[in-house]
Amino acid sequence: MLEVEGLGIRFGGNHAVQNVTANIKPGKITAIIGPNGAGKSTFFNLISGFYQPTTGRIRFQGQDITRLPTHDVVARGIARTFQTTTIYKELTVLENAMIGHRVRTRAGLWDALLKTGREKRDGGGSRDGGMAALERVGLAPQANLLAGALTQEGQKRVGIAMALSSDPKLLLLDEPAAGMNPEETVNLMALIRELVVGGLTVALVEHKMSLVMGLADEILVMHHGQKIAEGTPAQVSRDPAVIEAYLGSHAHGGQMGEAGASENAEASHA
Ligand SMILES: Nc1ncnc2c1ncn2[C@@H]1O[C@H](COP(=O)(O)OP(=O)(O)OP(=O)(O)O)[C@@H](O)[C@H]1O
Repeated sequence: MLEVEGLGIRFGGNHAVQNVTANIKPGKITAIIGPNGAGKSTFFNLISGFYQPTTGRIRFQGQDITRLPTHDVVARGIARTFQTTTIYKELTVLENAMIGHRVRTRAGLWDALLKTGREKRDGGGSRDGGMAALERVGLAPQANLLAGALTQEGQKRVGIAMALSSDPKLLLLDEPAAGMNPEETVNLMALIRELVVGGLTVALVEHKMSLVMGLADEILVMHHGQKIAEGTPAQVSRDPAVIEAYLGSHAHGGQMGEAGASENAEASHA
């Protein structure tokens, strides 16, 4: 579904992402893991058009999207959430979801300001699209509450609904379980699985190994900006280069080698 080839970006002398070649397969959950500073978020920023790569190419469903601006990437079917919750707490849950939908509609900022006919037509569409997204994340009953009044888990779901309301084919989740307790993490995993069963492809960056090992079909491991391994959870957790990267980076290294022991372990932020 998504192919990156020789992808790289440099900030001054720092190769944040370097020569990464990888595939994200349709209908699967791909986790991108690696120690702090490995380049995972930068990789997401490249795929989603937030950063322009210094080298390499990105193809989505066979089409080159390497230099497309973010709104064009979203329009092609890639949406993302962010590491920190970026919802509008003073707006309702539905209004938040509608913001995501607008990216797909033709009514831009000027139309919205001038209240043109197209804006009036698209307004209804945004509402329907927003509600459909809320249904998918189980928040339809809370549509008219202020987003800030929801629990941490609820606010995460709002963030996911915002991304879903642009009706993406590929959803990128940046540390979806950050700040969540174990019960909320399990709920989130169930939601992600449901979305994939419904036809979505998911790629996520996550430090919580319980989530990664329990959810991912494929794992891509980054270290110092480079891809050092890829495969199933069982394959990467046995990979010597991966174990070495984690051992070298964490006081409590070794979780990668012990799938059972990793249940509630955080592979990072140790
Ligand atoms: N906009 C930027 N300008 C300069 N350097 C950056 C920028 N974004 C990221 N970097 C650098 O790129 C490297 C990779 O950072 P990145 O945030 O992608 O890592 P990460 O794997 O997501 O880390 P973490 O797990 O801590 O979130 C780091 O050295 C970081 O300082």
